[in-house]
Amino acid sequence: MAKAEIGLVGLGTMGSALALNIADKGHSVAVWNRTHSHTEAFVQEAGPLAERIVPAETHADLVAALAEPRAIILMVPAGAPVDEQIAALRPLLGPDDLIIDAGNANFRDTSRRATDSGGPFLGIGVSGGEEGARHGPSIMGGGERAYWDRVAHILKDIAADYEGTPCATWMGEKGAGHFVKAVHNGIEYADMQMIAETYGILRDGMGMGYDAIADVFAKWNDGPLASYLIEISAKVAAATDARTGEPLLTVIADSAGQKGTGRWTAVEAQHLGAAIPAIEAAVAARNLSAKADMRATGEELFGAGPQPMGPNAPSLDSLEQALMAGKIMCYAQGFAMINAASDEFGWALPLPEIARVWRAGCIIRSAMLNDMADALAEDPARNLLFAPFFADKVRAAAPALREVVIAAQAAGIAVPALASGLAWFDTVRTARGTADMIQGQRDFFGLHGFVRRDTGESGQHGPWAS
Ligand SMILES: NC(=O)C1=CN([C@@H]2O[C@H](COP(=O)(O)OP(=O)(O)OC[C@H]3O[C@@H](n4cnc5c(N)ncnc54)[C@H](OP(=O)(O)O)[C@@H]3O)[C@@H](O)[C@H]2O)C=CC1
Ligand SMILES: O=C(CO)[C@H](O)[C@H](O)COP(=O)(O)O
Repeated sequence: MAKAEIGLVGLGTMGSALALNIADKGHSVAVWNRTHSHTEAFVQEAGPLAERIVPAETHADLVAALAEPRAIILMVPAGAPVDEQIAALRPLLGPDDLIIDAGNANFRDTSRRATDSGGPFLGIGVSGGEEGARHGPSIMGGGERAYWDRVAHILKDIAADYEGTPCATWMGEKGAGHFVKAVHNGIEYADMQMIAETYGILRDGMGMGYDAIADVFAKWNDGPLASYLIEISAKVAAATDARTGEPLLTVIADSAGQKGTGRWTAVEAQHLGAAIPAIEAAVAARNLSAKADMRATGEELFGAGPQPMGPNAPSLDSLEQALMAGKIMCYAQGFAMINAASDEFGWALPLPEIARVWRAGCIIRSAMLNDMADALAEDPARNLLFAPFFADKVRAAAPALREVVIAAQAAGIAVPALASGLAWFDTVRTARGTADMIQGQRDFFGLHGFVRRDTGESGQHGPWAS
């Protein structure tokens, strides 16, 4: 066999699906995995695609199997495994050979590796889970443009297709691709949390059964909420546990896992001074969900939170509208954070292109993204909420969001992401806020000074200053 066009390290869920996708699109790929028996099993199960897959037992075998200049994709867990693979491969590679970290990495690590990993390096965010990786993910590239151009033909071949446009875009230098992927995941967290909160209202507040809840989500997926996450939520609610015959959701422990991308986004938002409260609420909700013992003790001490909503239950239409408003807010906060990072890091991140690259293949793909791309193309710096199309939508849906949040809170049903979305909305439409009190307090205890509203003078003090 001729030398392979590209290499891939890490044949787990994502790496094996990506390798099959690459081979399926007619490209030859050499693969290496830490546990070699997994490589052997992978090739055996690849069927006819195996003719374009070269298994490698050692790093040296992998490098020898590749055409020069080489390009090797890493699909291993973030952090030390990525550095270890770079350290193992670099001495075997030539100065032009490219390493591409396609896992979820902290963009600060990617920026560091772009300069100190000993050779050409790209960090690309890949979204779409196993199915996306196998048949067409959304790809957010970062690093030197020339390195991206070297592999873009393969990445565009394997990416999702949105009406003839491949969902694979170069975002900018260094960690730009992984930054955009992290914010994508932050939006994913917030959207998932809002859907879970709505499920809680349907289940605990309105006493609906799982099949009925599945039908509600399935119906919503035919309307403005149409999105991958609503679609799969209907399927999750409808699923049956093979062992007990009960609805699957009754046997899944209510403690959410997380691998770190949502947390990275929340931490980075603090560095940037970007307000992403719905995403932060979703990260906090996952943290609290994992504290099952604490929640059980709390229920014993204070009584169960959720109560039936009775006649105060919102209509299904109100819930749909509330979720739609919330979803717009998740994206609006995420795009605003991307915009802030673009300025801070000098990236010129292409906001309309980011909305376009998310239209297919990725976990947050949604019918709304096309309109978001249009709104961001009109004015990338304007918050999405203020784009006329979305302002009209939120103006119409905000009363439903308020009704739902009030009804949920009255019934003791925690809706932290929906409530934070509403609070964010109320905050950004309040020209005269309450931070005058904070400035007064800061000046009182620390002589920090304040700005006078009437004259614009800064460095002013209250009567406590002598
Ligand atoms: N699952 C998903 O939906 C998505 C995951 N990602 C990202 O893709 C990357 C891979 O995730 P995923 O495929 O789900 O993970 P898996 O756990 O399914 O697979 C992990 C892979 O990495 C290898 N690996 C683990 N630790 C090391 C190490 N220290 N050194 C070398 N190889 C190692 C494993 O090899 P071995 O067989 O020997 O254990 C395996 O091939 C992660 O960065 C993840 O965040 C990105 C988008 C979506
Ligand atoms: O990147 C992804 C989806 O876009 C991965 O599935 C990621 O693992 C999701 O994050 P978490 O594990 O924290 O829920």
